[in-house]
Amino acid sequence: MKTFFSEDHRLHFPQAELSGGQFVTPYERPSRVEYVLARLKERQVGEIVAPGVVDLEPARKLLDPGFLAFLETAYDDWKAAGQGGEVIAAGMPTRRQRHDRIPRNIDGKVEYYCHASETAITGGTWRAAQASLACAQAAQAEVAAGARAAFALCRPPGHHATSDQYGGYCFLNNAAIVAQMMRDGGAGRVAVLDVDFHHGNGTQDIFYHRGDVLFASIHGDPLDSYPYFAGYADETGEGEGEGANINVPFGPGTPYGPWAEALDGVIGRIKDWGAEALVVSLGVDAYKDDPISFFKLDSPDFLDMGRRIGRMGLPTVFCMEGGYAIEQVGVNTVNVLEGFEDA
Ligand SMILES: NCCCNCCCCCC(O)(O)C(F)(F)F
Ligand SMILES: [Zn+2]
Repeated sequence: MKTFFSEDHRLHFPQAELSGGQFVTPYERPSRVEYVLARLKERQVGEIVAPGVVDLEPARKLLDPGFLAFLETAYDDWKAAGQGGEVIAAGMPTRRQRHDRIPRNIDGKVEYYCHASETAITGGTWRAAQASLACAQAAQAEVAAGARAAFALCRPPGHHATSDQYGGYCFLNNAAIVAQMMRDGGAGRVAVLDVDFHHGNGTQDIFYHRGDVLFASIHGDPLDSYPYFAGYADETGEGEGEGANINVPFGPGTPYGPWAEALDGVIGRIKDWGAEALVVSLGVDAYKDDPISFFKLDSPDFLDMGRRIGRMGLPTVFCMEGGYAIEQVGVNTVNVLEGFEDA
């Protein structure tokens, strides 16, 4: 299986993340992908290839163009306004304030386009986000050209980014854009399977009213975990999308047994629905020692997870999402890929 990876991920490494009322070294840090790269090479999973130039056209079609324009100039506008540090939203609109007017002031614009203040924009974030998307697009092209699967070692991740908001370490929703490109490439029905510990609220939001892309996620119960305000089982889609959104939340301490049972259930639903292609939002923060998550999967479980996904027999693009037990991120991520190839 080929991996698509760009060194430009290094351009995104904020000085700090707001966590627990303190500024800490961001959990979503460059060393994460270094461990994945090392493990890919150690296990000889396949070629590791730099992507081509990003194609923003599919992003402009799927996402809000104003949001993309914001991301492109946010840092420069922020600094031009005399702001001392990196771009961080100090607040967001209240429940009943109007969202139909976008502030002219960059501080206000940031509050409009951000949904989580732990995520900073730096001078290199826009380039890194584009490079991350380019990896996902290259993986999609590889599968469109006939490969059974491809791995996009995306950094920054994407599944919390909606069509017009960033947050949760995400800026461009790589998995969602790949799903759309699979649709544009002729796949009639595409499924996005999100195995990251955190609910992919962004991907859900983008496809919630659509019946041609199914979103399925197994994740920490939003009552107890980020993103807190999406991911409940009763969110099943709306309109054309009714029935094409599947959420399976679990509480703290959930081990692989029930998690795997949920995966089998979701896989059955995806097959009955008639998916012709698959995008996997591959986060490995369901791992027992992840510092910001609360499931109890162990490293061998990720091999089994990969096998079950591989048995679906669908052309598959894996997009890297989260995973913060840094020393194990490589083993756990590559275990999924190796399990998939074993199937
Ligand atoms: N004190 C720590 C609070 C952390 N709150 C934000 C969690 C973001 C999770 C991001 C992710 O792992 O879902 C992604 F895949 F997008 F990277
Ligand atoms: Zn996560």
